Amino acid sequence: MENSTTTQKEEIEVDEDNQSFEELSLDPRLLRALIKKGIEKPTPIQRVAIPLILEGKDVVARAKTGSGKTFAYLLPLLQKLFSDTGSNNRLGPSALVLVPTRELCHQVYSEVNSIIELCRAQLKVAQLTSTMSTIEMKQALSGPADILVSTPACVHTCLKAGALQPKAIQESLSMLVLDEADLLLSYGYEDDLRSLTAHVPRRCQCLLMSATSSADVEKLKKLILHNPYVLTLPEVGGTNDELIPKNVQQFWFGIRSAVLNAELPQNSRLHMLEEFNAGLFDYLIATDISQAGKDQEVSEKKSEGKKSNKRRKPKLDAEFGVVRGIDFKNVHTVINFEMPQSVAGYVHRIGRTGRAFATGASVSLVSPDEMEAFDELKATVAEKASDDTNYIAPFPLLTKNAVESLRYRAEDVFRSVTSFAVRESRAQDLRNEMLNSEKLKSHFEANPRDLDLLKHDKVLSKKEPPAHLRDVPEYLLDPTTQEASKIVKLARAAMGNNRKPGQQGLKRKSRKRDPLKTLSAEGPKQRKRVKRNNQK
Ligand SMILES: Nc1ncnc2c1ncn2[C@@H]1O[C@H](COP(=O)(O)OP(=O)(O)OP(=O)(O)O)[C@@H](O)[C@H]1O
Repeated sequence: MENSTTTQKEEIEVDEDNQSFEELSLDPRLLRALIKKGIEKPTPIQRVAIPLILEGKDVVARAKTGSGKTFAYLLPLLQKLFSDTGSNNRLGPSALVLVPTRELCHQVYSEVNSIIELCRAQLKVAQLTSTMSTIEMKQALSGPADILVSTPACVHTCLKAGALQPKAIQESLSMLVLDEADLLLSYGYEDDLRSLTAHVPRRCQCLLMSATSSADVEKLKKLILHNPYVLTLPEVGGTNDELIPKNVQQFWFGIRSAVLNAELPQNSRLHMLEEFNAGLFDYLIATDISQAGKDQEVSEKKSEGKKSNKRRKPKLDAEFGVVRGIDFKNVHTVINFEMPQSVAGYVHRIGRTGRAFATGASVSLVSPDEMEAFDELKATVAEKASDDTNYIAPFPLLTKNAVESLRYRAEDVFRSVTSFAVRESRAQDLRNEMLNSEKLKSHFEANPRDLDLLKHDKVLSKKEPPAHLRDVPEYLLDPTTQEASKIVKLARAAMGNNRKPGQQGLKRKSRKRDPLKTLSAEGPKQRKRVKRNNQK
């Protein structure tokens, strides 16, 4: 394989596909750590970037997602710190890695920590997160830390609060990394970055890692780097212009699903439920702990001490907010992704299935730290049982194979559900809600400017679910799961729900609504029609 890499200064050819980490002159401690991590040979971006960074050059590395950019800067960064350590009485960190989100901050921090431990190196790494108090930030920085991983906003907060002195940065900082640089500006960190760069000394080596090139990356490059080497790498198996490498097979298959969010207005939630009951989608993903429930829990916990010798009031169940009084129709299975916080919550949740004479099932995913509460729940349920039936049984279909084949997809999905994505999604839902609200209609008629402002408000980046995650292709399912899914379909047919996908709600389907993207509370006329559909 031959990769050509363009740089601002010269053209570099990477033509040795089987070059080893040893040939990149990495420290033996790092080589041993990589072996322990099962990492055998460098990726193309690592082959080019590591020697340049070791030479002390400023580097802009653009390579696609998953191409190994983190080790491309982390390995040479650590190697340089191995030789620097103890050489002066630093006041601040030697290296600063800036990332756009808290999740990434934690990921990079853990990666650095794990290599340091494997190398048994005397280096201290610290992370700053927005949830820390000034005292905690000072503690994290004390020592001082050799490597600091943070978002630009947290560094700015530290500078403002005096937890980090500009002088300490000027005197100590020898490496600055902007990871996921293509996102840093779009996440609104420009001012934070500017306030930091004013203190970054000219001798500091700066690295900018990015998955795409954009005007933002160019802007950052000009703001921070000095005459850098610009590396632009094609993905393995693809050309520079291809978005997706050839070694990725892509599938899509629509799963009709909707998200029921406890923080949405009541009428939106009810509308969702009507659509679910009318058979517009097969899966409903719901939260049921309302903020009110959480607040109540916190206030109860706070006052627990005072009440210790009184009989505690029965705990108001946090799950009631969404499920009480709401009739879900034709629910075959309730999956407890997280365990409810009380027996009553459990009973109410799984009571969404098996309505009237219908049969149903519930599957609870119990993590080790929920096990104690789960045992109590099992005991309570068994106590109330009228016969010896084992009410909560181990789930026979959850074989190791079935789980393993889905693990990577699940992790992929989990990574994309960042708190930022959730926040944006909620804001988008609420905006749509206002735009479609019957109650606000007259207000908007009287105040067209308000409507105009709302319509032209910042377009939020509510992303489509990635195509490759839309469905589980058959080849990923083990035979037991495939068999089980056939049985579920047969059972549904036997229970009278033999609706074929797309058969029900054809009229509404033509509206091309994607419940994950829009959430409109519609007028009474529309609602009635849904109800009639439902009664058929
Ligand atoms: N040389 C290598 N050999 C095998 N696996 C590697 C190698 N380098 C990195 N990895 C692994 O590849 C995965 C992706 O690496 P990394 O997160 O650094 O990619 P990235 O280019 O930063 O992607 P993104 O732009 O999405 O952040 C990680 O799990 C990492 O441990």
